[in-house]
Amino acid sequence: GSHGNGDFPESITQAMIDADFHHNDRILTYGQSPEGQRYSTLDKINRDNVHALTPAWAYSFGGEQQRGQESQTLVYDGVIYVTGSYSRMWAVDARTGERLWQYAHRLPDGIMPCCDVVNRGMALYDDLVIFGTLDAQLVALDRHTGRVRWRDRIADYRAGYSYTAAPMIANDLLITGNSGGEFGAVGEVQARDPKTGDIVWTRPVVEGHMGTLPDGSETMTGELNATWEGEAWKTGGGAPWLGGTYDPELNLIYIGTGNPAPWNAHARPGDNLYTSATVALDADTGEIVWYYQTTPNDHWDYDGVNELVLFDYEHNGETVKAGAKADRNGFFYVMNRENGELLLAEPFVENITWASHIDMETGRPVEIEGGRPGNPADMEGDRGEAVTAQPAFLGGKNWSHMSYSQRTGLFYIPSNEWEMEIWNEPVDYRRGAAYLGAGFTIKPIYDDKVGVLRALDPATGEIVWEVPNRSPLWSSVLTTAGGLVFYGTPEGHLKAMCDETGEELWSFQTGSGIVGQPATWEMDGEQYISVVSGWGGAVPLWGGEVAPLVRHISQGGMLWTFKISDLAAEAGL
Ligand SMILES: O=C(O)c1cc(C(=O)O)c2c(n1)C(=O)C(=O)c1cc(C(=O)O)[nH]c1-2
Ligand SMILES: [Ca+2]
Repeated sequence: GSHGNGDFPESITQAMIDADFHHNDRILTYGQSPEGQRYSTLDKINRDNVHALTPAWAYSFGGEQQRGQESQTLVYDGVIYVTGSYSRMWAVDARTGERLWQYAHRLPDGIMPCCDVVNRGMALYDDLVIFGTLDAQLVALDRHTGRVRWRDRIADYRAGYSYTAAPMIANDLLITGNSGGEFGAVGEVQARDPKTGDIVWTRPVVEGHMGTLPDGSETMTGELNATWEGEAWKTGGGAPWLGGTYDPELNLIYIGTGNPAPWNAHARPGDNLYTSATVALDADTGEIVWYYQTTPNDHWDYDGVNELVLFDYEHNGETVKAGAKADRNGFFYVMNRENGELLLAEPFVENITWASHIDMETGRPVEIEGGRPGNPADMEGDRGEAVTAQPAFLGGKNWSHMSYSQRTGLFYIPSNEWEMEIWNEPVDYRRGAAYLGAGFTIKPIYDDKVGVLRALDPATGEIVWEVPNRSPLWSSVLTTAGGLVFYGTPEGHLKAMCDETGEELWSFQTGSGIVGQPATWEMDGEQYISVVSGWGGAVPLWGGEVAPLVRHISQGGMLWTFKISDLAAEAGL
């Protein structure tokens, strides 16, 4: 049956995906547009009436499996699509909250996700809804019935590969990365025909590996042993585990690449391209058009997967097609998205111990002496000299996405202030085993805060306002033309703040920690906000001395949907 009002064509096209930002009655893309701004022009919910925001309904994922719920909803034709922990997906009636269908992937024993059994979302294309699973498979379902239409393997989970990201549709291709950087998995971007799952091109993002072009021929990524010594590139990490953004006009796909493996950088001298970087890929061929490496020879698991948010940037009197990235390493970068030229690099956290600044001429970080953990080979016993480093390896910002408001011109960053003790140990690669060569403990710096929501001006890098949070922020941010900034907290609150001042205007307790992603759309003349609640992700597993701060938080698995209450609407508020 149809849930729409007749305005919705049957199949979803690339043109509709590219224009997602301009249609408020749907959410077809992860990030609310291919540019990933997480900004909506909707203003029916605004600073004047947000106090009357009320649950319209809530849907429980149910089952015995809970853990981290990191998904962003998609909405089309009166149906909400959402994924959950343990590789599950649901279609829910957007008006009533009733389930239309569900899909639970049968996971083998022995999957190896590093950082909880999470999933961040799906892609819509044609009459399909497509997502990736923790055993590194892709599943395409008929979006009307939930029946499997095709399935394919991204990589072998027994070698430590997994998949947690939302796939992306670009250039009529299904674009995926992979996870597994903590296991020596090799990062690769793959492009498929979304209707069949057939591979069109592949592009490993670690130098020395071979990728395939659409005509079936192969080319090498980079130049063998240019920035890696010996054989380390073979198990070199660089997993693009967060997906990307897309500029349809330039036909470029932007993807962040993860940490090099192992964490112990003494085992892999050189810059280790293209790990801990942003790469721009030609969407026709997958070839790397440009790259910008934020952390050369990454020694701190700063990873580099953070999203490049595409926006128009006023620079030296010109409007530049730019992209911005708040990297786990603590720096906020603005770059020209046509060629990767660096335009701004400023810290967005309070204290960075590994680099003093970014050299604007070379684009390279200027490292602080003594910032790297010592070499175990220099010590008796197994342990190299430890260093205390800021940010901690979970980052100045982890995967949860920032938002760019076209209304204020500011970025809103879910950041964290924490430090770590980190040291290196000798390490050998073993297929399917953790490949770190490092020991570490994350520690809080302040008694009263780890998380800080920050509004940052990309013209100067200045922080315009900030709001602290007791525990680490792990939810994405959404901004709207209603002058609002939405984000969630591990303490369970979905909050709406004033985008100019950071004043809290509304808050709702969802019953479990929020590590999900608020999203908004319009239906039957009303604006809706949805978010999943369900505590988990990397913090409880890897948080060291910060984990006790969040130990009391209840697990969950609930899709909440809000609108302005009927009473308030009737009263004309
Ligand atoms: O290198 C990788 O392959 C990889 C994958 C993932 C993942 O897929 O979730 C995370 C990380 N690294 C990681 O370093 C990290 O901090 C992290 C946090 C989370 C999460 O969902 O909370 N995932 C991941
Ligand atoms: Ca990692």
